[in-house]
Amino acid sequence: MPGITAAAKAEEPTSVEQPFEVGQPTEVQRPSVAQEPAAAQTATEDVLVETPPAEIRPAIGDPEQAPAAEEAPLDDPGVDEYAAEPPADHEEPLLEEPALEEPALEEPVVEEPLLEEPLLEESLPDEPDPEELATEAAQPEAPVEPTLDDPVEALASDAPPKADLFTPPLDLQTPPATPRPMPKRRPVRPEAPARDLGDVVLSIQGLSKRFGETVAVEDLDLEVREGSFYGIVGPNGAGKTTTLSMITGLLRPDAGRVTVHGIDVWGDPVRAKRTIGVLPDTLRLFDRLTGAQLLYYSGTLRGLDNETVRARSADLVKAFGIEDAVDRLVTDYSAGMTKKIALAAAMIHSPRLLVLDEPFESVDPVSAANLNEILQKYVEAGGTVVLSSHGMDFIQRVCDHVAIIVAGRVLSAGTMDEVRGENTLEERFVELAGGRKAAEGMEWLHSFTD
Ligand SMILES: Nc1ncnc2c1ncn2[C@@H]1O[C@H](COP(=O)(O)OP(=O)(O)OP(=O)(O)O)[C@@H](O)[C@H]1O
Repeated sequence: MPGITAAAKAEEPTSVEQPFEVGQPTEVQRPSVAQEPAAAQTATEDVLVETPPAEIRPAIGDPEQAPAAEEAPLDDPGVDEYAAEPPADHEEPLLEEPALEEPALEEPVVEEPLLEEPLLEESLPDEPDPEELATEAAQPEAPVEPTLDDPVEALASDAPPKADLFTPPLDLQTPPATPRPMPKRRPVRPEAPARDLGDVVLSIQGLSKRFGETVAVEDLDLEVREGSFYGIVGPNGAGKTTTLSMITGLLRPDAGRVTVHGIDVWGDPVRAKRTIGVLPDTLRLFDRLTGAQLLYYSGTLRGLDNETVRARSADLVKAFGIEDAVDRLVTDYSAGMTKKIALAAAMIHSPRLLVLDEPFESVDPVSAANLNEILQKYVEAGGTVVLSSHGMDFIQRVCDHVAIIVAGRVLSAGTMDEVRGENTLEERFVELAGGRKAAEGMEWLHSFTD
């Protein structure tokens, strides 16, 4: 994924010019694309703006307490500071979506390894315990949960334990009464259960994108069906982010066609984007808003009414465990918290398709388990998830479909079993991607010159 660029930084809003006033119809000044330096503008395409609602209020928190956005020191550097010229082959993502799809600030790239969710992994026994099976057989079956049409409603109303919905899995909290030896860690776990999939939700045909001499994506085809939990994996620079950006209308392809729910993303981008929730690779958010304000802004821009936004915001904030942070400015959030609020904002309008670029990066293991549970329930309720990740073990565990992209092309795609065959996904990935190198010629690293 591209790192921070000078041109992208220039997109950062210099201020929230019209601070929120509780109860007063208020206008939020969108960061002006016109503030970009000329060099960046050459690579930025048409800007489509959905008219934001006139009245923007904070979604959560005590209205008596003035939103922090208006009191915070506006210490953003000026635009000129970022006006350095980008490389000639550099292209900025399109700024066509409100809020999330037109974010303002690139988050520093965090080089943390992806979370493998070791807790969940370890919680599965290696072999069935005969005693345990006998006990389980004697117990009544758990009631079948109803399937809800609206994925976010499903998250919000998954009774009985609404309060428990995002509680970490039992084995994370409650140790078994009788200590048993730790199960052996297995490299392979059973994949997510096969589901009956619906119609094609996302269709990609002949998608191509070059940046100067660099071919990022080349003649890429992919089909994703409703109810899939679809993982996209590939080595660094394989074209995952470029592909996801083109799917979601953030980056215009050089060639090819993308349809979401039958709507041409580049023919009718506004309508197509309404059905998509996006977590972009670099979290450029309106970070001079508090978390609550950001959610409110995202929800109202998507046409939700006040009451719905507030109710969903409360559910999402609780689900992601950011209650304590919700009245603070997003710019003060940690990387993981920023990812959570961005995910929440991507989900608030209950889209039928979630496209998430490395959603688990920077997220702690318990939060990752919670997020996984949220996504699994969303998919069970009929939503579709397409996500990229470098965590092979994680992808193998949670996704029912996977595509391996190398050098801008799909080398293998299908159900998890079809793609990995007799191997683990990681083995199959290494086989297709290659690139393993013996650590030769690095002896100087062991010389410890100090
Ligand atoms: N805005 C840009 N300008 C110029 N080149 C770009 C730009 N974005 C991506 N590229 C190039 O396109 C290729 C694909 O990049 P992309 O970010 O899609 O890879 P990726 O699979 O997401 O990588 P990673 O796993 O490291 O995040 C890379 O060679 C990258 O350098």
